[in-house]
Amino acid sequence: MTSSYSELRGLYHLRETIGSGGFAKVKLAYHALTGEKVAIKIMDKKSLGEDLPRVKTEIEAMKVLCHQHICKLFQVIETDTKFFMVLEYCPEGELFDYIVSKDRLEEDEARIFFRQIVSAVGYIHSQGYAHRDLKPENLLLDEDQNLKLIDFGLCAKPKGGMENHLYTCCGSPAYAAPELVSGKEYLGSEADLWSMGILLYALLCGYLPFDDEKIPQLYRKIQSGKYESPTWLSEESKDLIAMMLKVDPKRRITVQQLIKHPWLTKSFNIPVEWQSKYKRKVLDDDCITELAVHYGKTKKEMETTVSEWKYDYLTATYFLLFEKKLKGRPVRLFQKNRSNSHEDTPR
Ligand SMILES: Cn1cc(Br)cc1C(=O)Nc1[nH]nc2c1CN(C(=O)N[C@H](CN1CCCC1)c1ccccc1)C21CC1
Repeated sequence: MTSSYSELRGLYHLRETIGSGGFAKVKLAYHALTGEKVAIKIMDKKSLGEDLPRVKTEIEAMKVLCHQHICKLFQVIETDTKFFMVLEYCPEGELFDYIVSKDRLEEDEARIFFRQIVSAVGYIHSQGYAHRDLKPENLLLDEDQNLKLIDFGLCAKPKGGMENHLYTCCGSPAYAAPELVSGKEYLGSEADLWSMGILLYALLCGYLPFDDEKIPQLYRKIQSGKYESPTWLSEESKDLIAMMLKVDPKRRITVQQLIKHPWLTKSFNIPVEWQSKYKRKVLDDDCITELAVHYGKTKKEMETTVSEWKYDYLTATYFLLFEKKLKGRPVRLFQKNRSNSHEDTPR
């Protein structure tokens, strides 16, 4: 029985639940005006309890972070009992399941994915954030097999910039940096680099470098920094992993050095770019025109309203119309009172 949320009626057509975690569930839905698929993350405030601030952290971070390898936030709806986050739908699921299905990835495929991860993390750090929960379960595949980073509930924006230390021990143990599991103060960027080293190892090997069902033993292995390198790893990949899994965070490779490492540039011959391909300052003229016609406003009025980026239904409609354009679909909204089974007749 699909529970009907009155806040979404007429705006989104809800479909099945595609994910459920502790205090949240994710449902597939269709955005009514564009017909585009979205994923709506629904969180109940009561069951969130003391985790409520994490949701606010995630919402604020995802409003700022706009990048081709970060799952896009389209709209936020808050009621007195619930949060709804309308997010980009990734139809191919988690990278975790993809690795498991292939046992482990060949270097060429791992390189394509890892360059996208480095691009997303380099961008996040450039915006003053650290993700702090990087793992294959938090990387989704879109319909073009591109990666999208999700779950910013544990991310941090250190006050006064990325040079300031963090203290909260968080994230998934197997991906957590030694300084983090030792309870020392740490830099978010250095901890993210370690997690990316674990991620690269998981991509190339299909299992984790440090693993133990007992947490204290797992922590000791992480702090020792000793792990096996299977025979199939190339010298360059072993070298890169070793530079990312340095126990001493000051000796660990930085993201600036990482984007130029030979293993990453091999066959691409260009460093990883982490600049965002989205320009929020520049509004797309076709989308603004279609919105202005639909809402009976002038283009100028429409540009002014869209530029407020309120993450309301208009923000979602603009972003989704733009996504339609990027996918080569008609930049058209469904008319309110006409059946849309056929393509819209040109006005
Ligand atoms: C699993 N799956 C299989 C197919 Br096919 C599509 C999907 C799928 O989930 N697609 C998808 N698109 N967009 C999203 C998702 C899942 N998803 C998620 O945000 N998924 C996360 C998954 N986390 C990873 C570790 C713990 C939970 C989630 C968070 C809270 C509750 C449930 C799920 C979003 C909204 C961003």
